Amino acid sequence: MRSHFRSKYQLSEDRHQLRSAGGKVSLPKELSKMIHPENKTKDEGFNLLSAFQGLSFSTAALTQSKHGKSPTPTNRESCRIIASGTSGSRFLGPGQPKVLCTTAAGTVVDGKLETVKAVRKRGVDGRVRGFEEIPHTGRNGWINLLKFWRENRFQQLHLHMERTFNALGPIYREKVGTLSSVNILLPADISEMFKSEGLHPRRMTLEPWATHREIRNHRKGVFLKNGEEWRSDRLQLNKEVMMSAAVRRFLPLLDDVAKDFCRLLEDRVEREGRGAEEAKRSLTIDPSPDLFRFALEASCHVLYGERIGLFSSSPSLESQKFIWAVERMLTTTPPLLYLPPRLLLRVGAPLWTEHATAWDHIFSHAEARIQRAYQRLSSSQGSGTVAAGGLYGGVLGQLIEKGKLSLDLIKANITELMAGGVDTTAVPLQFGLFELGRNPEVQDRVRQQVKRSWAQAGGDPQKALQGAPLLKGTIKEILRLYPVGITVQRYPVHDIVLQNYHIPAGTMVQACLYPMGRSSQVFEEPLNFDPGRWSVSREEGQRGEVMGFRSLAFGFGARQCVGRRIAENEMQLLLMHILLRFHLSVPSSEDLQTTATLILQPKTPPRITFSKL
Ligand code: HEM
Repeated sequence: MRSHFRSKYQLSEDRHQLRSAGGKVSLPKELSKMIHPENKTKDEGFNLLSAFQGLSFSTAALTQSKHGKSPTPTNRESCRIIASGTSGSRFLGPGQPKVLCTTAAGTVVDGKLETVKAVRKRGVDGRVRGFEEIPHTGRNGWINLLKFWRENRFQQLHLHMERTFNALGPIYREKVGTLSSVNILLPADISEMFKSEGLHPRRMTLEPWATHREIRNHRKGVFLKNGEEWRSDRLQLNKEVMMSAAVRRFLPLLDDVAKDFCRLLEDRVEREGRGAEEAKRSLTIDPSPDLFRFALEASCHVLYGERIGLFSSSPSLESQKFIWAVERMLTTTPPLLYLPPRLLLRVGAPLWTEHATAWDHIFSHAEARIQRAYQRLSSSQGSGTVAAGGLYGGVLGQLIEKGKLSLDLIKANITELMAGGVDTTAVPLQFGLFELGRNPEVQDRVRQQVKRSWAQAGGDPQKALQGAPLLKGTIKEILRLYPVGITVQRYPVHDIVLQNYHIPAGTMVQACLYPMGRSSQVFEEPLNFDPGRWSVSREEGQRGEVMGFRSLAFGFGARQCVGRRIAENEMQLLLMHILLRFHLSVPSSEDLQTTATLILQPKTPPRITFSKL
């Protein structure tokens, strides 16, 4: 069993780990080696080179504190007095008691800054600690799994991580069932993780998803593929969803759907709202069902080039079923991650059946849409939406026209884009409306900028977004506090050192975004909703905050979210049109309780008051 999982997760032999721990550790290779020449592009929307530019953070970030001075321990940094022979001694080993503070910039030992680079090379006490010495939450994965089930930790994983970092420090190991990981949260460590991701970066494979494809004989798309297979699909998808030219094509489509959403909401506020004057009415609702419909309508418009009529008076039951199916698929994924899916399949576990049925529904929905769009596109007239540069048949139309991917692979990838494109944007929009509603001053600031920019843009949505950087900051801020995925994982292709511990190649390392976003070691006043913290002037001037490797909700580098440009523009456009028409407030400004299915969601969707401006 041990050797099976060791080979599955590409872990080195324990013996080898122990032997190599004190010995030579290969440091990250040159950045240029990670970027294949073929991947280089001048595209400003998605440039692999610029995707990796964050890696040039090092010298400034490593030698300066946030305030430009060498850091001395303050109560904002995590400081531990570690005495040899105590349980904490595993951090420093034998010797005199030491004060160890970890900062994003480096490690402070006895009041002196040891830059991360120096510490990495020789360790705090002259040697790098072994993998086994990393603080952990218990060696027995099965006992941990039991605890997870009993205490319902799957749904509270983000809070469990936050608590564990507070207790164990900025790095810990965790084994739950068959799944082992090293968890980190400091940007300097996260950058190290990404630097060692190699040419074909790998995330944790979602085994239940992969098993579903295998037993149903479906092809896999980029989400589930690895190696050269992943890369060749991904390069084709990038051209249709990530590059600037693609964004220019689909942005007006997203804008249309966002405007329709607001028109409908306006009608509803007028019809059902309170207030004597029709023009000034307000309505308090849970907007989440409408936001899901918006996200599905927007996805279909961009992917298939056609509207599916979810804003009509009688939206189809089929679409509603698709939304439910995605929700079931996401909710049933986390508990299945820790058990071998094929075993569950063999014993006919209800959880597995529910999961597979949800996927079947997603596939049949996508299949029907793809067939329709394919027939439409291959009919002699051709059709689509008029966009910059001619008729646009959506991402599907572009892929079919280019002919670089087989129809099977196009289907596999479009289905993944459909499955990944609805909840991921609808849920942050719920959080966003709530935060803007409970922070009226922030809301006014963003609205003022949006109004100015909209007036100057002459109806061009792209120009309007470019002139309102606070909107982009708002999205970053929402995803900092409520990251859709609470972790991003990688398997380093060579041994690395994190927090002075040796991490063998092939270990699953997780950047824990939820605890990072709320850590005062990483962000000033982390619980404040402050879109301005991401503005360039604030980043580079004023507070001298180094923001590299802090905004990672879409992942990073060549394997970052392929739907990123769709998601960012879709969410910004909707918020822009809402802010132009409504004032937002909330009946209760209590913090939202959150729950982690595969994505982070509010336990109960927040109610929002929309008042016509
Ligand atoms: C706020 C919205 C979204 C967030 C925060 C988000 C987040 C992420 C993250 C963290 C990853 C992993 C990246 C990595 O490993 O570095 C990812 C991958 C992916 N996302 Fe998204 N996503 C969002 C929206 C979307 C949308 C709208 C789509 C589809 C239209 C989509 C499709 C995908 C796919 C297919 C992958 C796999 C890419 C690959 O492995 O090459 N996502 N997303």
